[in-house]
Amino acid sequence: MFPYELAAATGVLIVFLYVVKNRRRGMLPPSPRRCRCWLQLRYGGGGILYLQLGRRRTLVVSTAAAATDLFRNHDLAFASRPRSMSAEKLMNVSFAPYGESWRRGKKVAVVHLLSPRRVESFAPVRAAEVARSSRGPAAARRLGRPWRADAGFQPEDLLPDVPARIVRWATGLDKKLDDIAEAWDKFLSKIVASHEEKRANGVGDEDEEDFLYVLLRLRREGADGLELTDDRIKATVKDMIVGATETSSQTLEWAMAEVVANPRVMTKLQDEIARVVATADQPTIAEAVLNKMEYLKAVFKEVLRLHAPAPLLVPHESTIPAVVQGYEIPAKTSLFVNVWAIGRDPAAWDAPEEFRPERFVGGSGGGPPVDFRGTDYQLIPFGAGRRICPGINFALPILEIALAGLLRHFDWELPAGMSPADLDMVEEPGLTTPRRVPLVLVPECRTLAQGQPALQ
Ligand code: HEM
Repeated sequence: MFPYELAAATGVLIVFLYVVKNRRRGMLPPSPRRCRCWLQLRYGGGGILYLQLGRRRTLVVSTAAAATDLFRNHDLAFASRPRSMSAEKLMNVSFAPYGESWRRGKKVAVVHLLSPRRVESFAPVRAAEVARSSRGPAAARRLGRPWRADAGFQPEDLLPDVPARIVRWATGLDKKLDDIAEAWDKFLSKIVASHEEKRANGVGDEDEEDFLYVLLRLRREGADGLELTDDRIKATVKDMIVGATETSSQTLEWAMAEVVANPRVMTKLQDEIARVVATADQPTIAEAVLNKMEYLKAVFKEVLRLHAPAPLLVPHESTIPAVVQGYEIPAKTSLFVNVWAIGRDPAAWDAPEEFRPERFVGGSGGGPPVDFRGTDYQLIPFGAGRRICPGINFALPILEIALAGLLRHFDWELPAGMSPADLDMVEEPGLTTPRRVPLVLVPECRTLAQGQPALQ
């Protein structure tokens, strides 16, 4: 070939590769040039953005319309989780990739541990805990701040395997994770052993079983192919503890903050509680009456709209290519669903920045009110689709009975000299949303209807 022919062929090849590369790039969603805060990554083309985070292709969905397309049409494609060493060492169902092992683990959680019947059987435990916490004004004075578990990527997860291993080793992260895993293992092994011993002595009948008794019984009965090894049982219990604690405590803390920031809401809630809990001599509220507290339920929807504890859900990952909002998303793309932004999407909500539980009372246009169980995609603090949180029925009665108990027995005020306008309502930046400034409130004991003090 003559040199000029070679040059021409090379030129054509370069132009061809350039066009192909840019055509492919053009099919991906837009990417921001700079990104200061994840939660503010809101509205790209069609409500989706594309980021290259180290080796990870990452999609961020941040409008209700894009979330609807995603969960209605591509739930299966995005039902897996990206690999994360820390998650692998510490978790079971929550961070497992999509597949048989995850399916079995989730079945145990949904069918055996968190079914409505099982949750109902824990009612006496909830009542005792609420009574105990209401009696401790000291504890009520300062709503505590739980430990944090970042449910996302660690920086080294964004690196290829070998450098990631070196970083984990050099920063001591590997050792730290191993130490945490070992501490969990010791703690859980002890509890498993003591449960097995008590069971051997005939303690724990089926109606009073806690999670661990249920799992040990399923193992004895050889429940359908669940393969409940010791490790699996411990990992499942760990999943329940980690899934339930920080999410619930953060939601309760934000609920108290919003109620105190909006005294009108506190009065309305206290009126509802007084109306529904007619017998003032009952120290605790019976769970059966919670269903009559429509405003209380609306308050939690509004709290979770504005302060979902996992504002980007838990990262998902695609296993096959998918076309979302007209963009081609390759397999092995990580997905963050920005529920923080979706809860504030002006196309889905009137006055989205206002705390207004009334928006959930009755349905607009006569339809049922928007719910958060994974079918109304403008409100998905528990996620949606295959990966939806299995703990909704477990979390709600705890939250509702705790808030109702705290407001029934106390009026809550800000420390002297502070007004609601001074309350800092900003989240700490990160992948969970604790308050940037911990909440400090002053409880004032209330007098119930028949004149006796709420708590002796
Ligand atoms: C206010 C309370 C709670 C909130 C807001 C919440 C939220 C979430 C979210 C956002 C996810 C990830 C969904 C996704 O990936 O798309 C999740 C998953 C999960 N949650 Fe919850 N959660 C709460 C309480 C609980 C409780 C009480 C339990 C158990 C007792 C629990 C157990 C789990 C488990 C096991 C998963 C993993 C599901 C899977 O990967 O398939 N959660 N939760």
